[in-house]
Amino acid sequence: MIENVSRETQDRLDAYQDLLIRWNPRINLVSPSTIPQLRSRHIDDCLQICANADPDKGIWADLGSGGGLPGIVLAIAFASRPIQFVLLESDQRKAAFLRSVVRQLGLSNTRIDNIRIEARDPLDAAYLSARALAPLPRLMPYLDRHLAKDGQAWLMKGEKWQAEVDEARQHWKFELETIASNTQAGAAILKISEVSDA
Ligand SMILES: C[S@@+](CC[C@H](N)C(=O)[O-])C[C@H]1O[C@@H](n2cnc3c(N)ncnc32)[C@H](O)[C@@H]1O
Repeated sequence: MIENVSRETQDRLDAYQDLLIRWNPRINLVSPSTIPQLRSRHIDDCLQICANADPDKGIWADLGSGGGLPGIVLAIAFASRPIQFVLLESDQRKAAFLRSVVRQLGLSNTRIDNIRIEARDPLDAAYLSARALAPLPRLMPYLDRHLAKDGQAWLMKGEKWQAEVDEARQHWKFELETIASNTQAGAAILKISEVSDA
């Protein structure tokens, strides 16, 4: 977790949480059964990336952002850094929610692109993230398309991550570091770089 978050960061995380709760019955941004544990299950889960990543400049692309996890959480946590967040989300209603969050929280570092990941011009992103989007073998072409040559991807994976890595390695070469999740037993954050065809 990031420690000693500023008052502004804490206020924005609280405001984001309130907006998720308000919009969720209409759009199903997160599973309704997880709403009582929104902070620990979703927001603290995403904040784990902040304890490990140290972004300095460039674009941070969040793929399949849905309700903004982890894209909005990272944009709040790294608001004082010169990073531009680009959140790709194909669902119109979710993109409308994300735009409303950006506006209401005053996140001038964040842009919402309502487009499919495959259709977006390559972003050449220095950093990339995805959570609950697809198994790693299906994410690899997205990394190939949008991650800069020297970029880092931060992928939040469930307990089957090792099998996904083994399968992805049949077609792709990449450097991998794993960080065990503090919020979900067996889950991990995969830090992937130097992606190329196997
Ligand atoms: C299961 S949700 C996960 C959302 C969020 N990352 C989270 O952890 O709660 C996957 C999201 O990705 C979006 N999505 C799926 N395929 C996509 C694609 N090819 N391009 C853009 N968005 C996509 C869906 O609309 C959905 O909002």
